[in-house]
Amino acid sequence: MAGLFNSSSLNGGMPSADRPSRGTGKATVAALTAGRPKPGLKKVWPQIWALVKPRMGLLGISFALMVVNRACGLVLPASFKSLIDGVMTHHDLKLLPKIVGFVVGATVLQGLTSYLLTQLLSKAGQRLIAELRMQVQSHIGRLPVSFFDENRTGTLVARIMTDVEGVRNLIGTGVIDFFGGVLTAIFAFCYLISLSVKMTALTFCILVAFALILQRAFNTIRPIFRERSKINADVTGRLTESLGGVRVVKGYHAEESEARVFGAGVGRLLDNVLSSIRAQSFMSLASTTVLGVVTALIMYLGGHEVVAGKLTTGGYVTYMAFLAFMVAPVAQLVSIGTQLTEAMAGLDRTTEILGEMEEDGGPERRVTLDTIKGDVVFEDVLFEYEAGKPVLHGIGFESKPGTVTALVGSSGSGKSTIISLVCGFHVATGGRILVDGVDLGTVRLSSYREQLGVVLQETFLFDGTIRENVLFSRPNAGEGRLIEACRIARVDEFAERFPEGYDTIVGERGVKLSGGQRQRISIARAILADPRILILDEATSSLDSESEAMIQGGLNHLMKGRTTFVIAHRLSTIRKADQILVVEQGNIVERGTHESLYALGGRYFDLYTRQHGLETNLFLAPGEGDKVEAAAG
Ligand SMILES: Nc1ncnc2c1ncn2[C@@H]1O[C@H](COP(=O)(O)OP(=O)(O)OP(=O)(O)O)[C@@H](O)[C@H]1O
Repeated sequence: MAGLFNSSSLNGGMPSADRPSRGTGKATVAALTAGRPKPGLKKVWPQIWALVKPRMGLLGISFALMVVNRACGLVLPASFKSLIDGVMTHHDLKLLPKIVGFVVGATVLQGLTSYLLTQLLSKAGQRLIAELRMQVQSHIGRLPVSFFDENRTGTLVARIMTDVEGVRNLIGTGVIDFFGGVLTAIFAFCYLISLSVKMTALTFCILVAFALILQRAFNTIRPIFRERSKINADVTGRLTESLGGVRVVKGYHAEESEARVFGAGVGRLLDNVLSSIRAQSFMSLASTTVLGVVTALIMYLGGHEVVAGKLTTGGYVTYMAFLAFMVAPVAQLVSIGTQLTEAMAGLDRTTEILGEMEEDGGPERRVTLDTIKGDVVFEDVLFEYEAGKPVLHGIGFESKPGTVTALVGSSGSGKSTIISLVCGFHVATGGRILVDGVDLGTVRLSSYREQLGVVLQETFLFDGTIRENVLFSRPNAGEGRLIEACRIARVDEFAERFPEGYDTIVGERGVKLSGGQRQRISIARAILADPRILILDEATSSLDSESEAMIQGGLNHLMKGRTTFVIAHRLSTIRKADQILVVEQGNIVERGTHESLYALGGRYFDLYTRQHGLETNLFLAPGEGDKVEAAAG
């Protein structure tokens, strides 16, 4: 079933390293992010505003706290003048307690406001990250299968977990620090002007020149940051796949080539980081130099002014202290600017994903299905994954409620694609698919999928208990129904032998189950779901006859009374099927029951006789038979 469940939607995000990646003409996240115009403030402003608006109160309070905080921070340097000129030069000791009182009061207030700011903003920033992560994850979960066909699991994980992190700087301390820095610089500038117009004007000119250099440096560094997140997602994506597909990697002894691919990715990441470090260290060199030059100049000019009696010693010391307050924020803008750049780039990608249309998002999907009977009709259905490359050419059939439709045919003939259309994973390019007479293209898929059950040959188990894995399809089902489903699917036989029973942990962290046992869990899951339409992908691998018999029993019970579509490999299933559709190159070339098709002596007869001598119970399409032949030989 190459094309049907190669998405993360039903296999729970399982990476599949051996899966061929095929284009569907849909946008990938990489394509979404690559080559797009850089996310300027104007572009992401609506998203920023959407985040900021509900938090205006919080930001207002934080802003007020920040003003108090910065003003308090200036009390200490401002006190130098009175301390030196008043107390030390004119020996006015009455001033001293006042000065000390002010300084202590201001420092305590500064500490308190700093504490409150961090508490308020850092927590709000983290809450925002959590909210956004949940929003992006649930949105991605509702995107169509074609999106998952085109986007690697690891890349999407990076989108959900990493990209949203940057926004902390928008709501968190980043923005407030930015305004705080600007405000302090303004405070300091006004005070410095009052002390010496000449020296301040000179400093100001140097700082403006420095700001222009910084701006250029930012222009260099911004694309590096954007690129980094893309490389990161690529490397994580490939790593997730190669770890998930470790059996394939080892099976083909591809450890070294995987290591090379990873090494190349890490190398790109390193190059990127090194270039940003180069730019950052240049900026830090530039800011230190500017600070040094300005200080030296002021020292020189200030010294002359003091000697000429135009400036007191206290005024001079205060000037030097305030100077740092004016220069430091400009240098600080370097790191804040970087943070904000990252935040905007992340927000831009997050917004892009949130802008992808959900499966049920289209206005045409307005019909909510009640419980269906399960009558499925294909009317001249055409389908193409990529424009201009048709895969199905006018498929027509009806599956009546409660019947079994078996699809057989060569590999790549289109069986999985037909099933994928039954599931509503893709939309027919032409013709109609009717469920109980309603065009599936108009149905809200959530109401339809509730009535759909799937049992795949590769059973996916979550890392959790047997109970949780069975209840996955109906989390609220009672214990009685759970036990009943497990009994029918013969899960009880092995589950009850574990000391923890149904609470035994299976999956990566827990007990490793056999293929047959996993399939029995998946059958129990489907029995519990009680679907009206059942999709079955029969295992081609031969299970031992005991497991085979157990699984067959469960499947027979499961199929009873449901419209079943099966990509059939077992003769027992095919013989029982109400109709067999023989699919070749996107067309139904024969249809009927086993007896009628066998008697016809056509394609079905060929497929049947070709493998009859090879296996007694497996009905294999050409290509698959070779495997058995080789193994048998
Ligand atoms: N996501 C996809 N994007 C592009 N082409 C696809 C996609 N999935 C399947 N195809 C193509 O559509 C055709 C039918 O594939 P499909 O998976 O339906 O065949 P199948 O009969 O189920 O094969 P198999 O028995 O090997 O699983 C093939 O040519 C395949 O390459």
